[in-house]
Amino acid sequence: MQTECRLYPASPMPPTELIERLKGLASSLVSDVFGRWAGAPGLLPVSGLAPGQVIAGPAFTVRTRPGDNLVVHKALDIARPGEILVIAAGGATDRAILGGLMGQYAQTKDLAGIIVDGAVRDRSDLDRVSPPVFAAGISHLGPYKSGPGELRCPISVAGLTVLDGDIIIGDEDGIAVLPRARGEELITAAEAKGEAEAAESAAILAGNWDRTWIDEGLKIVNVQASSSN
Ligand SMILES: O=C([O-])CC(=O)C(=O)O
Ligand SMILES: [Mg+2]
Repeated sequence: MQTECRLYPASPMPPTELIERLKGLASSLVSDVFGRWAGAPGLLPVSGLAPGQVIAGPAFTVRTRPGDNLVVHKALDIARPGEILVIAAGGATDRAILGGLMGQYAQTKDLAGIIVDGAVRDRSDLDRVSPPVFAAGISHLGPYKSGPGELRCPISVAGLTVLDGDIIIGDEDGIAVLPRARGEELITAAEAKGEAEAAESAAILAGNWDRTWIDEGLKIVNVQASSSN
């Protein structure tokens, strides 16, 4: 029996230059310049991310029935090199959505990463043969393959709306998402924030990091030691 897989049009790929600039940044810088509000908390790297590695690319959005991966297989077949599969699986962590074989296939498709609001399995295999994977959990229980689902549709992962083609950055701190129409603006702002943080780091080394703003924001109340006990 066939189930429905709604397929929406693919978004244009962003300029390679923009993605390369993003790889020089960090998810924290991007979310800082986007109101500290750009992330999907709880989706953390579970495999394949080297220390200090940053992944970036446009989202290929997938919505699947929790615990089922039929439409995820379809997404792998039609994904374009450089895309990041972002899979809304209802946040259910009792059953894996993908594992080592699908991760290996994703690598042959040159995907930049895989993000699952759900669980994955075969962690060692994913570590060896897959693009970096971010997930909400791990489970050895395997997925059903019945559908239904949607591809390249608006999705919600860990409470965050993601549209197909939105620009993703992922690193050891998790993921942040930039609306595709604001990529250039937000990346430029994040680069400036990165330079400001580098200057602060140099000031820490030089012993002259500005601390004045702390006491400007605090009224210190000195508490006397109690004599009652
Ligand atoms: O069985 C599945 O569909 C998921 C899996 O373990 C793999 O991709 O290796
Ligand atoms: Mg497996």
